[in-house]
Amino acid sequence: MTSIIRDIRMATHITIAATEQTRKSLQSQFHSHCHACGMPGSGGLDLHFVTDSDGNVATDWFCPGNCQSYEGILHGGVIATLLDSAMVHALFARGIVAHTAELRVRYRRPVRIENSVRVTACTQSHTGPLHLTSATLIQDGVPCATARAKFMAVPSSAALPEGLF
Ligand SMILES: CCCCCCCCCC(=O)SCCNC(=O)CCNC(=O)[C@H](O)C(C)(C)COP(=O)(O)OP(=O)(O)OC[C@H]1O[C@@H](n2cnc3c(N)ncnc32)[C@H](O)[C@@H]1OP(=O)(O)O
Repeated sequence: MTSIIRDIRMATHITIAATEQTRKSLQSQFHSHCHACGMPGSGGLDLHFVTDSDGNVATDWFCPGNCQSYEGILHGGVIATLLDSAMVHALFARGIVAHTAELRVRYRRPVRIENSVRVTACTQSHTGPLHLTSATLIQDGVPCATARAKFMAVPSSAALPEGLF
C-alpha cells in the first residue's frame, strides 16, 4: 500500500499544460466505454468535449425527453453526471486520470428538456493527489447548475493492483 501512495503522489507532480491531444489520448485509454462520453450507440449520453486554449473543456448537449424528472425538466442525476464528466475531462486535458471523491452540485434553475445546454469545466488547484475542480451548466445564457468536486489521482490503471477499483 505504501508504494501505491508513493506512486499516486508522484503522478501529481506530472504537471503539464492542458491540451486537446492529451484529453483525447486519455479518453481513448481510460474512458472508451464510459456511460457519459463513450462510443456512440452505447446507450449513453454521447458527450463530446473539447479543450480550449486556456485549458478549459466544454461540450454542447441536447437534453433528450427520456432524461426528464418532473414534467419538462432535466433529471438532477443527469445534471450531476454532465458536470462530473466535464471535470473528468478537464483533468484528462492536463494528463491526470482521477476518480471522483466528492461532488457538490448546486441546482440553481430548472433545465428544460428538448433544449441544448453548454457544460464547461476547469481545474482549480491540487493538494498532493487530491484535485479541486469546478463546472457550470448553462442554458440560454443562464447558469442553471454549478459544481465543485474533489478528484483523487491514480498513477495508471496498469500500476494498480487488482481489487483497488
Ligand atoms: C413522481 C415525481 C417523480 C419526480 C422525479 C424526481 C427526480 C429527482 C429530482 C430532480 O431531479 S428535480 C430536477 C433537478 N433540480 C432542479 O431542476 C432544481 C433547480 N433549482 C431551482 O428550481 C431552484 O433553485 C430551487 C427550487 C432549488 C430554489 O429556488 P427558490 O427560488 O425557491 O430559492 P432561491 O434560489 O430564491 O433561494 C431561497 C433561499 O434558499 C437558499 N438556498 C437555495 N438553494 C440552497 C442550497 N443548495 N443550499 C443552501 N441554501 C440554499 C437560498 O440561499 C435562499 O436563502 P435566503 O432566503 O436566506 O436568501
